[in-house]
Amino acid sequence: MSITEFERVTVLPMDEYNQKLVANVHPGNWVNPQPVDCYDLVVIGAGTAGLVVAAGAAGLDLGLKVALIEKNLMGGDCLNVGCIPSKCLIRSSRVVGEIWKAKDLGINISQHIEVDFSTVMARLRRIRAGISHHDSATRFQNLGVDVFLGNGKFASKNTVEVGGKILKFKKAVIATGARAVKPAIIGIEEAGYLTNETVFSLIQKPNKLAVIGGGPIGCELAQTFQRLGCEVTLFHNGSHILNKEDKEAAEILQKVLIAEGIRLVLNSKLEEVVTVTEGKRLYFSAHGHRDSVTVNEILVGAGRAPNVEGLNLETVGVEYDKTLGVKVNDYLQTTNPKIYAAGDICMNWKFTHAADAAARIVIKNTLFSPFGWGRSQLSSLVMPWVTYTDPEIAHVGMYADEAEKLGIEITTIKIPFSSVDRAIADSEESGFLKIHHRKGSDEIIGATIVANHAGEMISEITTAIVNKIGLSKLSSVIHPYPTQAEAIKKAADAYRRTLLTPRTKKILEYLTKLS
Ligand SMILES: Cc1cc2nc3c(=O)[nH]c(=O)nc-3n(C[C@H](O)[C@H](O)[C@H](O)COP(=O)(O)OP(=O)(O)OC[C@H]3O[C@@H](n4cnc5c(N)ncnc54)[C@H](O)[C@@H]3O)c2cc1C
Ligand SMILES: NC(=O)c1ccc[n+]([C@@H]2O[C@H](COP(=O)([O-])OP(=O)(O)OC[C@H]3O[C@@H](n4cnc5c(N)ncnc54)[C@H](O)[C@@H]3O)[C@@H](O)[C@H]2O)c1
Repeated sequence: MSITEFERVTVLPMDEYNQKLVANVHPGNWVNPQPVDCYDLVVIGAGTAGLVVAAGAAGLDLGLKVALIEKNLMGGDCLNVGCIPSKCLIRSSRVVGEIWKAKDLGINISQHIEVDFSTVMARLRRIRAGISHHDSATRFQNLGVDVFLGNGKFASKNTVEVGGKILKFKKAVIATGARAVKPAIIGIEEAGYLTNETVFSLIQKPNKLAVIGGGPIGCELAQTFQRLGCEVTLFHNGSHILNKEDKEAAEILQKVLIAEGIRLVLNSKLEEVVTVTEGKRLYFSAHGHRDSVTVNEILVGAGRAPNVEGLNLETVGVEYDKTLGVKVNDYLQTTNPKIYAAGDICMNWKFTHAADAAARIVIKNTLFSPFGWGRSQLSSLVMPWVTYTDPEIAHVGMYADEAEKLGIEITTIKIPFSSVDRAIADSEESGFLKIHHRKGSDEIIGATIVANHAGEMISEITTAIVNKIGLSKLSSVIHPYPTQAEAIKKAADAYRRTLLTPRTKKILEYLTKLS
């Protein structure tokens, strides 16, 4: 192996935890294997999508030859700079949120609470390193996958090049993911900013933090850092945060963020960033006024750009768009029928579980659907998602306006958590459950839950939608009392009550008389 075959990677700070992480997911002493004559599958990118394709194909023990190429850290965004580190920080910050509520619950915290920021960050690094063996190069090698560290790019219609080696393929999968969009703000490059790739490397708390973007990344991390003791200003260019979500749900969270002390600047236009002695000064306008704020750090969470560059996609006839990513059909096939794509590189659903589900479709369609028989379709998936703020916002299926656009008539049942005993006992009454069902039928079309553990509750509704279980059947499912998930039963019961027509009421009255 030549020393130039792949670049060594470091993850700051290179303490014992990050050393362990790197040793698992980008070992510096890795020796790329000698390629076999022809691979059944060559996968570029070892994030969730690539790992699931490779493990799924090789793990079938059918003797399939699979190559997996990763230029940076195996595990991709989710393990290294996404779900896992963010959820570790959220866990610590939830303790602060609980302490803030303690007085209302009759608990006096007499001492000033102190966030030990460096310990919070060390915990993140320890946990991330601790689970990184799942995605390690050695584990995948042991599964029978040829793991190549290095930058992969198409060399011809049926070959990929990595570190000077040529891998011939029958089918290839592009799973190169996405990265943070660079904001077009004068002076921001010179001033410097954090993204999800660097924020989890912080070892010192930025006392004042500006967060750009009120999407899932911005909201989750703005609340987290505010709770961890930073003074956060959140800039969002829309009229309310989480503008892809149910508006009422987003409004509840918005009120919480403001109540917790975040300075929320809506309809903001960031004009310039200037480095001053005190830090980074952001000049902005909002609602017709110009203003500025000076912070120690800026965190950008303003959307994702697909990693389409440098893959030689033109050479292999794979069409793409720099904003939307690689163009795929419903079978996740690109414009080159031998090349497929999965995950953030090609999908609107930018979630780990979506990348995982897409990878399973790719395995089926590339390896087990000769002549296109029995291919799986992306559009057949029922996709839930959760924004892990406090309260969480979980959603599955359609929003009311989406249903309206498609001409689907719906009825919405809303159960406020102020009517759910467990939520009242928990003093967690501000959220709601909304279920949209087809008008005149019990078929569930979509649902949104706003609750502290909404993410744990949404799967019941996803299961119902996937298995075509309507509200009538859900109302016969016994939910333990008292749980917040009882809200789902309440919604189902509310639907059942709408079936009580004057005629059925008369029949019931008659039955009572006879009983
Ligand atoms: C801060 C944050 C929090 C998130 N939280 C959640 C969450 O709670 N729940 C959730 O479901 N989703 C969450 N997500 C989204 C989730 O991380 C992504 O949807 C998921 O990681 C996408 O997986 P992927 O395999 O498509 O891409 P990635 O994980 O981006 O993996 C792509 C891989 O390809 C590699 N690569 C790129 N180009 C090349 C090349 N030319 N050669 C070789 N390798 C290459 C990259 O280095 C990378 O490792 C979060 C994202 C962020 C940023
Ligand atoms: N819990 C989760 O599952 C989770 C958590 C984090 C991220 N993610 C995934 O990552 C993706 C990316 O998240 P994201 O929050 O970066 O993207 P996003 O596109 O969802 O939200 C970014 C927001 O920033 C706003 N914005 C853009 N430029 C701005 C500017 N200059 N000033 C102010 N506001 C600006 C946009 O209007 C947009 O609403 C999400 O779509 C999601 O799929 C998921």
